[in-house]
Amino acid sequence: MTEVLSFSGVSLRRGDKLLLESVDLTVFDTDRWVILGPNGAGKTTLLEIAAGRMHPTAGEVNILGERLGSVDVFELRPRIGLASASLAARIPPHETVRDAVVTASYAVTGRWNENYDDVDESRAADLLAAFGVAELSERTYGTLSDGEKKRVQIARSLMTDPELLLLDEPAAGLDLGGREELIAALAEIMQDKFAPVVFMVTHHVEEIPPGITHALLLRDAQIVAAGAVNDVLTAENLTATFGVELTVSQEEGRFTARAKVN
Ligand SMILES: Nc1ncnc2c1ncn2[C@@H]1O[C@H](COP(=O)(O)OP(=O)(O)OP(=O)(O)O)[C@@H](O)[C@H]1O
Repeated sequence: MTEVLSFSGVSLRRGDKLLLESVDLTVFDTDRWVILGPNGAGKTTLLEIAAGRMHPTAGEVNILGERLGSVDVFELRPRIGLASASLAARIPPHETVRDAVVTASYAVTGRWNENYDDVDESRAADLLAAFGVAELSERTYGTLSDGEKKRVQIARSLMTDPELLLLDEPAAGLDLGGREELIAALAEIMQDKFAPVVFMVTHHVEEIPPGITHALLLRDAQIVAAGAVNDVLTAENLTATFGVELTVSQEEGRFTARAKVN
């Protein structure tokens, strides 16, 4: 097993507010993680640090064997696939879907004068096909539905064949059919032994794809529990994380949680 990501005593402060507090975490190359927690818990902050896009105010972060703070993040970024709302917001609405994906080769949003090889163009086409949106290649990104945009964002995040794949709420805004198709696509990625290490944020246990091996629960900037998914996703831990008494069940690798009825 090789260490892919490690956080040691990581805190991030903005003014008086602690966005993350003393987070310790080690992720190995065989792991697929899900991060759950209520609104404002610090999930996106954790992901942005893992992407090398935010720096902690205390502690040490190692990403793909490089120490954050002493590595050139522009060299690191192509090794990391990221799909998040903040990155999606930077894709120009007039950009074609094909260009929205292929520009990930240079870790840019908005095609300018870069030269892309045929191999880049064909990888972008293959990824769009894999996520069922090949027929949208020539459409402008701004004209897509939320679900179509999500698929394009995930195709983009895989463009550089990353070693680490970070997904922030990939199923948010999708209808039930779209959510289930996305979960199936993610489950397929995770079962591939050449797949990148996945680190995904979600609000709902129902959105956890089969194949996730580890879970991290975050509340008020701190870890409530982290470790093997079946040990962490218990009614007790989820209740402590969300502040509502919950029951949890699991069937065929999928989780369901709901409020406990007394
Ligand atoms: N620059 C900032 N200054 C002060 N507070 C901030 C700043 N940026 C984020 N926060 C706060 O830090 C907390 C953690 O934010 P973060 O986006 O990481 O949470 P999250 O768990 O992803 O939430 P959500 O589920 O709502 O997306 C939130 O309360 C947010 O308002």
